Amino acid sequence: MTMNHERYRSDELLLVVGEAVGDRTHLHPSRLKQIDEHSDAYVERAQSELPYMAWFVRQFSRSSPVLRVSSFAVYRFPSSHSYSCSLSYTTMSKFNLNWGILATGGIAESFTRDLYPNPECRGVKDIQHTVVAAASSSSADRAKAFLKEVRAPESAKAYGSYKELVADPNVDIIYVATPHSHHYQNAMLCLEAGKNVLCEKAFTTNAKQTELLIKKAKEKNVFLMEAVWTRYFPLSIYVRDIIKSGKIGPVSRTFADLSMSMVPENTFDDSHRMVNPDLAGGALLDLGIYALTWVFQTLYTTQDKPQPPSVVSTMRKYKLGTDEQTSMLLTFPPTSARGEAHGIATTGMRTAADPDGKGSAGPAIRVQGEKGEIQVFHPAYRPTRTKLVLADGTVEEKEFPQPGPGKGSGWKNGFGGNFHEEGMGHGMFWEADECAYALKEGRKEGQYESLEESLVIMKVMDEVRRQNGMTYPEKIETTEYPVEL
Ligand SMILES: NC(=O)C1=CN([C@@H]2O[C@H](COP(=O)(O)OP(=O)(O)OC[C@H]3O[C@@H](n4cnc5c(N)ncnc54)[C@H](OP(=O)(O)O)[C@@H]3O)[C@@H](O)[C@H]2O)C=CC1
Ligand SMILES: O=C1OC[C@@H](O)[C@H](O)[C@H]1O
Repeated sequence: MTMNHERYRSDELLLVVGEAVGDRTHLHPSRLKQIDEHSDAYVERAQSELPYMAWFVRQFSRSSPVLRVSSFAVYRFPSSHSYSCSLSYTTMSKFNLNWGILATGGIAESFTRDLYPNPECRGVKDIQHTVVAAASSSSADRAKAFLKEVRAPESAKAYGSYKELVADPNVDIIYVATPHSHHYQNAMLCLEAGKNVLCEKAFTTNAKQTELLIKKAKEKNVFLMEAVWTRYFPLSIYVRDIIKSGKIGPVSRTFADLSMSMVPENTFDDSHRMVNPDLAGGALLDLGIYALTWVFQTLYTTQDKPQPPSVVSTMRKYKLGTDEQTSMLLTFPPTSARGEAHGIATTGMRTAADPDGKGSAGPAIRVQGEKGEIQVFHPAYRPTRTKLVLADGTVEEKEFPQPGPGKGSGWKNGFGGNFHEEGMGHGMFWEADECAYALKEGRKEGQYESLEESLVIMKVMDEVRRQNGMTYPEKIETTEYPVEL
């Protein structure tokens, strides 16, 4: 906390006071009172209006959040046509989270770029992110080039091994952005070193590995979260709130699809992480997890006492034995808020949820209740549009553009070389903010997807693979640690 004393004297102040008025007329200069008949100064003391004063101070000083205003006075000097303001207030210093980035691939770049804009551009005033280090498994030079590319501070350290990164005492939390096959070994390395961890989806190759990561995080008393970024979007919060409000009635079915027509043999060589069994490739773990995310966050997360679902599934395999298309039917037991519910989660690399890229094929996600439905449009991992359709005729469309520093900022982000328009965020900062808030508040897991829920989803994916005979090599499914991959 910081104690501030400020004194302003200018014509500008009048403007600010005028702007600050709105419905808060107590601040209007016309209500300034003369404090001393013999003096030329008029004053409004406003200790009794402290919340408004705090608001005013924020507008005027653009400081970090104001905890308390202890005194505030506006003086008017008619003879000199000037105003002055004196105030004392206490601000909360921003909570800073020091990030270490483990791996330098596509998503590591998108995520780290998203740490760059000031969180205030998305209305987040009390936390900030700093990139203090990155590590590449190949070389320190690669890590250095990466840090430059993502506009990390000059002081950020570049390491040529993950072991060096986890030993850096400056790093508060590590973002693990390697292929699925490596998550267990890499996240365990971080946890063993006592680091907090945000680990990319899918958490691990199987539920047993996830279970052991959770156990280790508890043992070390550190934070652990699966980086299912979509969960932390304002859009997802809105959809979950619609469900909880009862607006669409008790929900009994969710359809969710994340399919992207990539024609794998034309797009990926056999070593690519999307198809390669050695890197735990396939549609299910990479894309299907988003379809499952929508099924779960609408039928499971929203319930007071959710029960794990049962699942039946079918899978079409790619020539390398990984899945290129998977369809899952989940049955969720009744809860206090609704009866049995069904989730239909589909994923694939040869069909598209949004073939023309304009949404003409309709929503990718439909959450259906007795009174109507809430729809979410493709892509399931980064949706920006919803539509509420009720039986009473209500149709409400909403847009959720990802905020950022805006046009003219010279900053861009995106994924896989596809950049959004200048100044628009990718949206990975929401999960980063969640990590900061969790650590600030002493929480050890994310609030919109508990570790227990991540584990249930991993168990569903295990079962789907079991039903369809899809296995990965033992060296990446093992729970042994450490294993050199
Ligand atoms: N949230 C999202 O929107 C997205 C999430 N993801 C997830 O992020 C993870 C990584 O995906 P993505 O960034 O696309 O993958 P990339 O292949 O682009 O990057 C993976 C990085 O991991 C490191 N790595 C370490 N060992 C290996 C290895 N044996 N083979 C390949 N790479 C290795 C490399 O960095 P280095 O050697 O420099 O350390 C490499 O650049 C996956 O879990 C994926 O599901 C992916 C895309 C989008
Ligand atoms: O998480 C993801 O979202 C975007 C996809 O293109 C990518 O393959 C996947 O990993």
